[in-house]
Amino acid sequence: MSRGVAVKISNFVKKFGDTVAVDGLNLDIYEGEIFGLLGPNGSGKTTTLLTIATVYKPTSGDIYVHGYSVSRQGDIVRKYVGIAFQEPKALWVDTPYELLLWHARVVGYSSSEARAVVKEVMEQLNLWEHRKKQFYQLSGGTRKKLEIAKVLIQRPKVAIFDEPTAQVDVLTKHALWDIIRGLRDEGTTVIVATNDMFEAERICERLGIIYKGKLRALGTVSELKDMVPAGDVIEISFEGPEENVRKLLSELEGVSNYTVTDHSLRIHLNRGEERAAEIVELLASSGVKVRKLMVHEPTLDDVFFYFTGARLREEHGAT
Ligand SMILES: Nc1ncnc2c1ncn2[C@@H]1O[C@H](COP(=O)(O)OP(=O)(O)OP(=O)(O)O)[C@@H](O)[C@H]1O
Repeated sequence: MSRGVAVKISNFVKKFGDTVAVDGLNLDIYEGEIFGLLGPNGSGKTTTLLTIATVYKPTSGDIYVHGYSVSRQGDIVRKYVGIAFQEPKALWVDTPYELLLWHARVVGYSSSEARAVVKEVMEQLNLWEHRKKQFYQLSGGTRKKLEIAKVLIQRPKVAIFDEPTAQVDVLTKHALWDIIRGLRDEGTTVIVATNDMFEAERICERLGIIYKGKLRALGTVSELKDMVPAGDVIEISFEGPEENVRKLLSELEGVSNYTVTDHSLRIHLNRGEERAAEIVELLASSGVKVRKLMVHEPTLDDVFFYFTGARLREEHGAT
């Protein structure tokens, strides 16, 4: 079944003076998926998201949200898009309740509806107890939740989250991921920017790997992992003659590299989990008994390294 395109990014370039933040991005994001933009600091994620949300205009190229151009039809695009910013902003004296009430009115609720939806969302995010505090008294994680609350109040067709769980504790991370999945289950298209490979792996159905303003790879997590040649590693401890193991592996198809030392075997190949049983059987038939076996698939950091030559974990000129 073909899915509709919710956001079409077409030859999108964004420059800030001499800095090319995004350099010719082409990408379709489908209706009702959770799409992740994965890249380190400074790779162009926020610039892309802010342009989808009409905060910036493209330098060239365009982005279409449900067919409407961000360059020429910003007023319509804004009806479709809601964004949880990376850096929550408010006046220091604002209280979370006032902030969200104001937001609810801006996105079209009557004042009584606004009070009801704000209370409901604040309770859902465990923010109700903080409702009377002032913004400067809130922790980083609570401020992030306020940004997410804005999106939950708005219920846009396209929901954008810029590093939604940075600065958030592990329990809250899981709760926020559930909330993001819940939005998707209701039919919302979700776009998440992250440099956290665990987050990308846990919630994103498809990922675009972005680095230095360019899209380097696109696919589901398992498709991306499969693109890394011989990315899996099988480690085996065994009993039996090492020369039999060497002979067998030298004849085995699809093995790019292996080492045998001290009755331990390490094999680099693709689809390690699928091939492990076959290898154990072959070893048994040549008189080698497997005592322990482990299969590691590549991490998203390995995938990122394969496509960019850089590691996700390193800083790359933070903004
Ligand atoms: N308003 C701006 N003015 C000038 N340069 C900018 C501006 N916004 C972003 N840049 C530059 O554009 C590039 C991409 O930045 P962007 O914030 O989009 O990356 P990012 O992947 O979201 O990283 P981060 O996670 O640090 O926000 C960086 O080199 C950054 O310094």
